[in-house]
Amino acid sequence: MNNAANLVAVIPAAGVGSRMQADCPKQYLTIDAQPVLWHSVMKVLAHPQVTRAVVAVSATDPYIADIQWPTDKPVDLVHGGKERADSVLAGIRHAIEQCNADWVLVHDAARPCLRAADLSQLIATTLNANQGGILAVPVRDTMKRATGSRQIAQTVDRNALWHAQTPQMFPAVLLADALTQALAAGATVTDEASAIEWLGQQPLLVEGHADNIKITHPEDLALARFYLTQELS
Ligand SMILES: Nc1ccn([C@@H]2O[C@H](COP(=O)(O)OP(=O)(O)OP(=O)(O)O)[C@@H](O)[C@H]2O)c(=O)n1
Ligand SMILES: C[C@](O)(CO)[C@H](O)COP(=O)(O)O
Repeated sequence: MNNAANLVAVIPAAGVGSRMQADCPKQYLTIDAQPVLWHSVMKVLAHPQVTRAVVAVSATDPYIADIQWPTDKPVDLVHGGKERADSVLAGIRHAIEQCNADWVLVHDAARPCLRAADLSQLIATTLNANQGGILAVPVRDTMKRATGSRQIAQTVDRNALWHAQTPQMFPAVLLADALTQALAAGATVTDEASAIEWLGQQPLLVEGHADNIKITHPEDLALARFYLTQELS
């Protein structure tokens, strides 16, 4: 049991949100008069075992300074990088070197609908197992692999397929080393677990809920607003 672990949240928030087609990066679009980023940060800081947050923002971000954080927990800022993985690694290095983090909980700024119960389940499961893991949901649709001309090449067995979400939680130094090595090797790293898998390890899957959406396309904002009004626990 690692309940004394120093667990630090790392929030990648340095993206431009190109798929959202909005007039500002999607993490700064507002829900209930607060930025999407604000909701995501406050959701993870609400857990008593999360000691602080490290938010990775663009070096030219003109918005972050205006955000007020209604918490006694520190919210540190670092500069993100070209890709999401670069931003995450910058945050983890700060969490280790400046915050003495033992574990890091990486959560997309674009996922404001995280349920408190799912966050608690992820933290408890990974600390009890002393093994990293991710929130995920099983695939519910029939899955198709496409040809280059958008025709169906084949149906893919969905029985073992899951949608990876965030938070993704790992020992801090392990994840920093995995990301550093995987990126240096030119591996494709679209989430933290894929860097750990690159090392040959098999992170835990902790079942969450499909409403923990990543705001990505224009239609996602209205859905996120709806979910947040439901006050899902
Ligand atoms: N260089 C980057 C790219 C993305 N992110 C963050 O990673 C999360 C998930 O990435 P994604 O949904 O792809 O965000 P964007 O890259 O901004 O979106 P797009 O691909 O549509 O531009 C977001 O909170 C985003 O701000 C980041 O911190 N640094
Ligand atoms: C980390 C993630 O949210 C897990 O599904 C996803 O990989 C992020 O992908 P993106 O293209 O950077 O949004």
